[in-house]
Amino acid sequence: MIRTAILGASGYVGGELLRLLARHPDLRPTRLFGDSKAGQRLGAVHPQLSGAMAEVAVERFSDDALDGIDLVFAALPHGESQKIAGAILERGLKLVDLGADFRLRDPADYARWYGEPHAAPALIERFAYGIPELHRDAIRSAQAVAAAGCYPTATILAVKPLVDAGLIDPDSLIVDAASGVSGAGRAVKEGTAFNTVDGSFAAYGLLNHRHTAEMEQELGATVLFTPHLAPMTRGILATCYAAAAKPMDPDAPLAALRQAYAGEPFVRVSDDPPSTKWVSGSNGAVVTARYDARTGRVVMLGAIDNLGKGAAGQMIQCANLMFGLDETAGLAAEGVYP
Ligand SMILES: NC(=O)C1=CN([C@@H]2O[C@H](COP(=O)(O)OP(=O)(O)OC[C@H]3O[C@@H](n4cnc5c(N)ncnc54)[C@H](OP(=O)(O)O)[C@@H]3O)[C@@H](O)[C@H]2O)C=CC1
Ligand SMILES: CC(=O)N[C@@H](CCC(=O)OP(=O)(O)O)C(=O)O
Repeated sequence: MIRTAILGASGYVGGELLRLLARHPDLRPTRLFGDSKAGQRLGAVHPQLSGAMAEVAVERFSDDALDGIDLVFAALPHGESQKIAGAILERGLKLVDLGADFRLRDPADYARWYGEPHAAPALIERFAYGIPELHRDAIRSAQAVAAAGCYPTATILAVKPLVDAGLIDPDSLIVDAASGVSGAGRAVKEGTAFNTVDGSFAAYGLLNHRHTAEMEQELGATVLFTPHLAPMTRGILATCYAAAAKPMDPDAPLAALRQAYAGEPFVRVSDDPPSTKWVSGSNGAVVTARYDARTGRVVMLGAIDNLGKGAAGQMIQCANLMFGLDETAGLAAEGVYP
C-alpha cells in the first residue's frame, strides 16, 4: 500500500483524484490538505465521495503531516508547490505536481510567462515532464514529475508524432483549443458563472496564454495558441494546423500517429474527428490527423478530459510508473457517453 497525501484535495482536481483513487489497488489517500476548506469533512467538500472517505477531514498542510507518507500529489495554484517541493523531496518522498511550477526547463521562461521569478530554480532539473507516452522512461526513474498542462496534453499528443516524422513545419503551428469550464477550477468567478458560459463560446488569452510556452518547449515549435471556453463541464478539444513539410500521401499523418501510439493503453488513433464525450470521465485521449493537398496544410486533433488525461488521470498514470505498478491501475480509457 502506498500512502498518498493530496495537496489541494478540496479542489476539482483533488476531488477527481479521490474519485479515481477509491478504485486504485495500491495508492491509498491518507492525508488530505486544503486551504479555505481545512477543517471540513470531505463528504461536505466533495459530496460525490462516499463511504469511509467522506468522513476524513481536510487538513491544513504542515511539513510534519507528511510523516509516513510515500507519495505526494500536488494540485495547487501556480506558485505554491515551488515553496514546498524542496522539503518534500528532501524527505525522499515521490512527488507528482500538477501546477506549472516545474514544467518549463528554463526558469527565465517561467518568469516570462508566469510574471514572477521562480523560487526554486535548482529543483527544476529533478522533475520529469509528465506525459507518459512521450517520457515514460524518465518518469519511471524520477523522484518528481511535473504533470503536463491540460491544453498542452491534448495538443502535444496530436502533434508530436508528426513533428518527429518530419511531416509538418513546426514553426507554422496554430492551435485552437476549447476547454470545459471545470478547467478554470472550483472558485466562483464571473467569467465562469453559468450565465456567462451557458449558450456562449468565447476565446480568451490571445497571444499570451501561458500554455504556449509548454507546447513550444515540448514540440520544439513556434506556436500561435488561442484557448476557448466552451459551454460544457469537462473536456478539451485541440484543433491544430501546420504547413506540410512536403507533399505527402494522404494517409501519412494517420500512419505517423498509429505508429507512435501502437500498444498505448490510453491514446487511441481515430479515423473520425473525436468528440470530448468519447473520453469524458476517463484517462483516454483520441487523436487524428489529415493532410490537405489543396492548401498544403495538415490538421491534427486531440480530445481529452481536462480533469482526466489533462489532470488527475495523468497524475495517477505517472505515479503508477514511478512505483513500478501496472501503468493502467485505477484508470480507464473509455469515456462516459452520452
Ligand atoms: N481543473 C483542471 O482541469 C486542471 C487544473 N490544473 C491545475 O491544477 C491545479 C489545481 O486545479 P483545480 O483543482 O482545478 O483548482 P481549484 O481551484 O479547484 O482547487 C485549488 C486547490 O488548492 C487549494 N489552495 C488554494 N490556495 C492554496 C494555498 N495558498 N495553499 C494551499 N492550498 C491552496 C484549494 O484549497 P481550498 O479549496 O480549501 O481553499 C483547493 O484545494 C492548478 O494549478 C490548476 O491550474 C491542471 C490541469 C487541469
Ligand atoms: C478553462 C480554463 O480557464 N483553463 C485554464 C487552464 C487549465 C489549467 O489548469 O492550467 P494548468 O494545466 O497550467 O494548470 C486556463 O486557461 O487558465
